[in-house]
Amino acid sequence: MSEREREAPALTVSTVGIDDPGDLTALLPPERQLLWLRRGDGLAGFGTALRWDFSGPSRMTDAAAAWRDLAGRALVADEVGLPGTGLVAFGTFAFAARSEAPSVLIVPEVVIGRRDGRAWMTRIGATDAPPPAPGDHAAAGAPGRRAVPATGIRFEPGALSPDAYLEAVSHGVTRIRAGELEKVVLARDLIGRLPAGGSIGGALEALAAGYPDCWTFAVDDFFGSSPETLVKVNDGTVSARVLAGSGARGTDAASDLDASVALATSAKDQDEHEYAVQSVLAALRPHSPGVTASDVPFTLRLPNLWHLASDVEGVLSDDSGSLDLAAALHPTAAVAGTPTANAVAAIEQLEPFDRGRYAGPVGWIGADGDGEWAIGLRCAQVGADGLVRAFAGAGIVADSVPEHELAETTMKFRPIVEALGA
Ligand SMILES: C=C(O[C@@H]1C=C(C(=O)O)C=C[C@H]1O)C(=O)O
Repeated sequence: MSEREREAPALTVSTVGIDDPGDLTALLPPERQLLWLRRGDGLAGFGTALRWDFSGPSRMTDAAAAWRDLAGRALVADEVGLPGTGLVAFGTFAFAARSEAPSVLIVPEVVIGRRDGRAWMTRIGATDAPPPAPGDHAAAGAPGRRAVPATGIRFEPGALSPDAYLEAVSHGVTRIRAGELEKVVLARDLIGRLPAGGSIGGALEALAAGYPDCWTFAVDDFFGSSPETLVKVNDGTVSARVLAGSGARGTDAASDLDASVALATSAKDQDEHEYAVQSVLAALRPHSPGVTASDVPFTLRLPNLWHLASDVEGVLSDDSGSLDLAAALHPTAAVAGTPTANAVAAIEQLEPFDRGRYAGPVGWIGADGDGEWAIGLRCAQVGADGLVRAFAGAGIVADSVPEHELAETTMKFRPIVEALGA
């Protein structure tokens, strides 16, 4: 047993049904928000019953093992029995093994959840500590050091300026044409600053309202609205939504339709997409031999972009949990490239910054290992000093045009820039 497991208390957990709590984002405390939300359903967490930090190449498998142990010792009374009821942890994991950003699992003291018209409250505590009283959830986050709504924030280039990004993409294309790799996803960063006492609460509400089909998330001050499901495990089944290939929205109905048709028929985007789908299928096959993706990708319409998308589904043949599968899948070709090792090495050389949790798994896990994990995209990290760093990238292949890729990153920054800038 590791030191961490020896130290972990046995948790008592109780879930009861409650009346519909309304908009989950409106319940969140002004800081340390824990949120996982799509189309109004999801989980909001309050307070911290337990927080574990992980790092290095085994950060996800370490977390999966520690979680199994903790969940196995928890005393759970769950009257509702839906995905997300009972014991849950929120998690966010760094993209790179060498990242300085901590990867974390956080078990809240209180969870308010809603799914398919049913709502619940879960209370979680150490067996030797009194459980938080019902109704405490709104105050369970540390009270309001960050109560000022963060609005009007202006972003400026971070470690990689737009010009430097163009150059990095050109280098990427040169390497691909030289046969070093087939695809590399290159990102750039923007930085802004929260006002003193600034809270991202309003930005979370704006993201959830503006991007209802995306996973709006917040874990350990890493937040955003991701359209891409890395992996979902529910009752012996596994699913994922792979995105790769992007295009601008049109300015009217006709040009918007043209844009979607152009994306759906673009050989460059089809190739890029196929790399990403194949990498997901290959990673899942050992755990789900019959896993399949639809034959033809569909176009997914978001307010800021069109994406080529494929849904992947399978039945699990082993007892892998969602975090085990996130570990097996990460990093996919959608956010690293192909072949993976060459792409990760190229990213280290061409991006002069630590991605932190950007492009890493973010989501939640339940006691039985079921859970939902998105890829941390369209996102930003708030630092202790109030510095906000947003990230966006694009998949580079042999015939990528640097200016187009730069424009694509600008569109991918829109959710964050607009949510904090309004
Ligand atoms: C890398 C990002 O997005 C990824 C890259 C895409 C692309 O290159 O077309 C599309 C969706 C995501 O898989 C990002 O949003 O930062």
